[in-house]
Amino acid sequence: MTKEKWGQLRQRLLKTVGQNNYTNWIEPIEFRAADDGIATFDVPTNFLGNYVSQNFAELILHELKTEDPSLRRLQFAVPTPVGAGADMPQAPQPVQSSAAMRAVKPAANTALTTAPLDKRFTFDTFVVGKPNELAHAAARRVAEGGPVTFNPLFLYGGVGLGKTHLMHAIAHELRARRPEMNVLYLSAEQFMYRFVQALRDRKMMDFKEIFRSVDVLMVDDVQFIAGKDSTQEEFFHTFNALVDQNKQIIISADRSPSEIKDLEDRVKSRLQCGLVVDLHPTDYELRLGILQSKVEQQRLNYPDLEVEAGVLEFLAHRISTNVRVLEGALTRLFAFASLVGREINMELTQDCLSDVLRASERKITVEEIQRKVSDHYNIRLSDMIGPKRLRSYARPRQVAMYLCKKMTSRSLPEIGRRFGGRDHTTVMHGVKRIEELKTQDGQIAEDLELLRRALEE
Ligand SMILES: Nc1ncnc2c1ncn2[C@@H]1O[C@H](COP(=O)(O)OP(=O)(O)OP(=O)(O)O)[C@@H](O)[C@H]1O
Repeated sequence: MTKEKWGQLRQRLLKTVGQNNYTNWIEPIEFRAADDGIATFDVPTNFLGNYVSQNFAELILHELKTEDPSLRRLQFAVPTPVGAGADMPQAPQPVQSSAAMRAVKPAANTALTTAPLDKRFTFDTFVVGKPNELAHAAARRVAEGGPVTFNPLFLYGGVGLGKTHLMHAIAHELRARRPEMNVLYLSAEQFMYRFVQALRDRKMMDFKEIFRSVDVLMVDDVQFIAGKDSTQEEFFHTFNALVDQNKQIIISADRSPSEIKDLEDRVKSRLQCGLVVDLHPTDYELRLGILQSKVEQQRLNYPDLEVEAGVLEFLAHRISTNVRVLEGALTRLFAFASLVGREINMELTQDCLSDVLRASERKITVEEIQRKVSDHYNIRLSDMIGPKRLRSYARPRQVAMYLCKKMTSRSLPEIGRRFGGRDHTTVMHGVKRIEELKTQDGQIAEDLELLRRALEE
């Protein structure tokens, strides 16, 4: 094994683990040497080393074995400064110059290291449209680092809609504007991991002190701690201590606080007491704007490639699932076009992206329908799914059941289960009722049409 070989192998890992994991965890580690069946990697912090070892070691070993089958195990070590210890097998490797690495503070301060930030995720590269304008404005406001006005800022939305991008953008901006501020960004999973590590190492006092000493705490994907009682408890205390000191907290999740199951009520209510903003699913215009901006970025790598008129519009129309898929499709298109030496036109797009286009054929989910219908009738999702029989909840519920039956391939019992465990006969009755009303009640017919169009967008 050589460093060059590792450089090639990790490109293969990029495909397996995805860009985010790659940037956060694989890129910062550096192959040092292989000896006696053990491959050693330099890592910037113990935390990162432990994380990679627990989550990616098998995958990495698998790739390394294709090059050197005698390898049996991996080890991760934080390099000591030159001359600092006789037991290190080699002098330390120079620290990589990627932005992800620069984001990591020195190993001595392990406990306070922030998770690596993606240098591409800035406000400049974030395209704003109607679905995300409020979230963007709120993120901008907290990124100014001025007096805390809403605490916490809670950003939520479906997969790949830009939550992490906005969180990183806030952290980048705060670093630039207020370098004296102690900004800690990490995922809820990392919070739990550090908490468990502190318990194991009997360093709870250090843990508490560190988390209480930050100026801005940013926790991504907080839904992860649902159902994890001790982590929630600790998170709750950390949260309260920071709010009491008037320190800014920014949280993201894939759903609103009230919709996160197995989250204690006191945590839920704490999370709701600041500003809760929703990143809505993208609309056509936003997708087109994002594609145009990403094409500009691709041009840096492929200055000679042109995109024929109509291709971006086609992609924005056809790939409406999430921005990550859209971005991946574009990257692939550019790489493919440059490899085969063709221009990016409709024909090449169809050839190169046939699988993505097939997979993106609009699959509407029960959750999407429930969310759209509850928004439309201005009721809470939990009331629509819950047991209340009031007409103001029951009618939207029936509308949603009807749409689920017509627009998804779910069976009646499955739909019943998603509506608070109702029986399939209840769903059948609801669907029938709406079918009748559709012909008698103009308002219902109009609502159905509006909702159908919004869902198909
Ligand atoms: N408005 C936008 N402008 C530019 N890029 C965007 C926008 N929204 C999302 N993206 C891009 O889409 C990709 C996915 O975004 P991100 O990782 O922030 O999603 P997420 O909401 O955190 O998703 P997940 O729930 O999977 O963690 C990123 O590469 C991000 O840069």
